[in-house]
Amino acid sequence: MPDADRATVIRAIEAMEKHTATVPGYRRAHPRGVLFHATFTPAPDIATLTTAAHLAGPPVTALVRLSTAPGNPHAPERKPDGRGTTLGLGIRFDLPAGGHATWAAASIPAFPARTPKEFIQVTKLQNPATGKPSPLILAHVATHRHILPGIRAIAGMPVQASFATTRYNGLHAYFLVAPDGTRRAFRYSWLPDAGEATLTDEDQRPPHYLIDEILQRGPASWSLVFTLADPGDPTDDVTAQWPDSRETVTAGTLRLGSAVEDQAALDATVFDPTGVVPGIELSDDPILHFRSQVYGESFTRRTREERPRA
Ligand code: HEM
Repeated sequence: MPDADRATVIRAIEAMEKHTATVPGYRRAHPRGVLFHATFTPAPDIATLTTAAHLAGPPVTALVRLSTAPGNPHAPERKPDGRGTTLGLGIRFDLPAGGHATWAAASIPAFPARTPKEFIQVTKLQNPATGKPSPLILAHVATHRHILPGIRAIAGMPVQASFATTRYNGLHAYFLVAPDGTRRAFRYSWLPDAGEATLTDEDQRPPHYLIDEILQRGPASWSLVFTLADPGDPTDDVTAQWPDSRETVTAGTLRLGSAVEDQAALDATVFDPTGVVPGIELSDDPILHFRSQVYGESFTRRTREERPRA
């Protein structure tokens, strides 16, 4: 999969900066977040599907960053229209022999762009003042029907009760590589062991409650679930959902530990969704590869900038 050219990466970052109310010194998406120590315990049988060192052996430690997606880190967690915001779970697994594997998943079931060009188009249709798409999105969707599930998911996002009762989806296809070399396409999700829970209009919360809630909550855990593709299921299109009937396997359990003491350390970490290791391979999804490039540019910019004084 060839990388997108640098001009396209810059156009995407600049569209995010201009249209999603980003703030210097912060991530260009998911800028508000909290970092935890965590442990991932693989399910015993998963070693038959993949040789990945963090999935196929004993438990490993990890860092988990829970985040809210709006470009402005000060945006309220319940939007003015009463809807919720997209939440994220970034993870950096510690590999037994040293080094890391990274992934980042979000609370949406579908993404609203199939290519970098479509991502830039959709981003430019956002109104930074309201955080909502402009009415022109309707015309755009009419000619790009495949992005409708992603647009609907983001616009209709329920208000989550807690990071710990939210499901996060990796969305892209990857391949599991088994000990005998067999490859099988899959997508992953983090399913909350506490079940999913959302708030109603009557449930009052301050503008920012999610980080305080998870810090005070005590144990939180998710099951890592792989959805296995059938032959012919698209693996290069993040907007295309696979039928609900596809086989699923539980790959393990992620348990949050204590919050990381020096939260500033999280600024040095990039949860690159292409950070896989042997035993997992990347698909040809152009958005997956583009994310890696854009995250790198976001990192370069945010670590050079001063944050405005509060
Ligand atoms: C073209 C598509 C996308 C672009 C351009 C994009 C862009 C970005 C950028 C610039 C960041 C900040 C990176 C940093 O400064 O470290 C970010 C963070 C994040 N994105 Fe995306 N993103 C895209 C698609 C997605 C998708 C499909 C998902 C979910 C499957 C996702 C989930 C996340 C999460 C969870 C974070 C926060 C990671 C962390 O905690 O550091 N993004 N995104």
